Amino acid sequence: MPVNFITSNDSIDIELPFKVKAGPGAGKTHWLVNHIKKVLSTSKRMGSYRKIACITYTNTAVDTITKRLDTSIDRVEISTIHSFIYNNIVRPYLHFIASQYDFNVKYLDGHDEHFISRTYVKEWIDGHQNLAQLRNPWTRNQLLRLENNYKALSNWLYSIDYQINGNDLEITVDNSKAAYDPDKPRLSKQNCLDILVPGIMDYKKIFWRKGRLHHEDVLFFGYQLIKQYPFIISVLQAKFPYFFIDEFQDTSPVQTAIVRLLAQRETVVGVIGDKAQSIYSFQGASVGDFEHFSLPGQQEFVIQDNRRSTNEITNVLNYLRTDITQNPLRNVSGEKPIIFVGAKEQAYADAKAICGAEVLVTLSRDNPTVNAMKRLYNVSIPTENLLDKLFDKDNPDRVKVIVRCIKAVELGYEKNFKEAIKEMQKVFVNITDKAARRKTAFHQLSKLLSERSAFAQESLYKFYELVKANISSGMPTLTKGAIKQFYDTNTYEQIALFVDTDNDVEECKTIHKAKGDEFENVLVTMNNAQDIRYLTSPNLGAEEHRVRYVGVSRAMQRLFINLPALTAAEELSLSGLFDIRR
Ligand SMILES: Nc1ncnc2c1ncn2[C@@H]1O[C@H](COP(=O)(O)OP(=O)(O)OP(=O)(O)O)[C@@H](O)[C@H]1O
Repeated sequence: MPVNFITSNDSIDIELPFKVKAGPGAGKTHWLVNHIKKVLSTSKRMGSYRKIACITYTNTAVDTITKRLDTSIDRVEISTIHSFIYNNIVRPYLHFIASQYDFNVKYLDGHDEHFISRTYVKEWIDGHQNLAQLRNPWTRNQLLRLENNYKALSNWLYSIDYQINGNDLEITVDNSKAAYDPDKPRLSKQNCLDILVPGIMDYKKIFWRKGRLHHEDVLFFGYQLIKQYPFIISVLQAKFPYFFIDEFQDTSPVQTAIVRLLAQRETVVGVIGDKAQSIYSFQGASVGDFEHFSLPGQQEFVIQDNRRSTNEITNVLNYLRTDITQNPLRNVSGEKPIIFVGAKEQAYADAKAICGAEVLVTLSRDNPTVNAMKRLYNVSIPTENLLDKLFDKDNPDRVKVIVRCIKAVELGYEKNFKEAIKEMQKVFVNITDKAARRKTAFHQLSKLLSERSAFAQESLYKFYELVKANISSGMPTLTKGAIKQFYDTNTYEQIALFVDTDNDVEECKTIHKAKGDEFENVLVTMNNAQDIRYLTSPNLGAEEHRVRYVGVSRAMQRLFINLPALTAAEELSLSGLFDIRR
């Protein structure tokens, strides 16, 4: 297919399907907004009531496009694919197929996260068609009552998903997830999982009978409805003569299948994306879907510019990527990007000093690192999730109190005192008088916060002793065994890294959350010595490399990268692009 090179100011024929490919900061979203405006002002097919559908991947992106479109929004339906399918297919038509799936549409009210409840799992096992085949060591009681089995079963049920197979959409479940610890497969395939699999749809029906729709169920029912009732497609085509999808590289095969069905006949479909920014494979996105997506008559365009970053930052992006060389259209010469070698807190302080009064945003791969940056811990990030380990090993009554106290202290440390007191009150539910409970929570939280610097880098056991002595004397005592060793060998802060406060701090984000956004000054954190490979051996065919590329490409003016260590040879190889500071 011939490729046409355009800039983000160019316009194209509005009646032909298109694919626009471009790197970060090329102006894809800018171009899309202009294209929508052009359709609105020149199309002869919009009439008085028809709308343009504009799909993007995250709610943040929906807000960005809504803001940029400004006054034209009543003629454009801007939404995520899930919202679009829910509002236009599932909500109006689910009653057509509700009885096939035992769905109680009377209680249908949006879509939600998948959560597992012991009551539902028990109801499912007790009504399972193969219940009688469950034998020792996987009997009903062994599955439900032995904690590790139950956890493995829950993790397995969490892995329920839908996959396209030919023209069908199948319900699937991942047997490798039937484990309470990722390294310890628990439930046996032959004697347990194979027996349970035929009842998977019945498990979903327990939710559906209560009108509960999981996010991925939206795609499942959307797909079933348009397959069984093709007139729905005609209705959508009549309503939406234009259907555009931004960030198409993050679209899953189920979504692509639905889009293909829509693209038949009168709806003009256009997709925009960047294969090097595909970072959602864990949610089913497949990078090949964007590369291979093709419709009859589709025109293909490439934007080779970068309108976001300085020349020096664009040079780094061009070094990391081989398929597109971006032209730095702003043509602004800035400071050479800096690699700070050493501790994260020091890198942050040094970068902050360079930025002066300007905002510095730190972008990290995972939540524990975001927590470390938010709270400026002086601690290295453990590679395994210590909180999961604690929940696995510890007495449930003790761990609940300890983790609530940690969360309350960290919320207070992040200066969100309202939520901190709320969290602390959960430890004192036995105080029935509300005012007294609040007062006690306030008093104990203040005490813990004032002592935080003394226990933060001490063992978790020290913190346990403090909580036991002052806050929860009834908590199970801890004296010996593997769990005591765990409390002795890990510090409070090492554990607290994994306790999320759900307290969004604009300046510290995960790279995934920052996608589509841009910031004047960016510090990308890289935790391990081997992370240097993202710079010395870039390979955007691998998702982890793409994640770092997305992080680096958010910077407009200044880019900083933190690495824990760097050899002399590595320093030499990077010194052309970066200023290296130790
Ligand atoms: N034609 C243009 N004129 C002026 N500014 C532009 C133009 N196109 C893009 N920009 C600006 O360049 C920056 C990057 O544009 P945009 O966010 O649309 O890029 P993108 O390709 O969607 O980026 P990414 O894929 O990295 O999210 C934005 O600040 C945008 O306002």
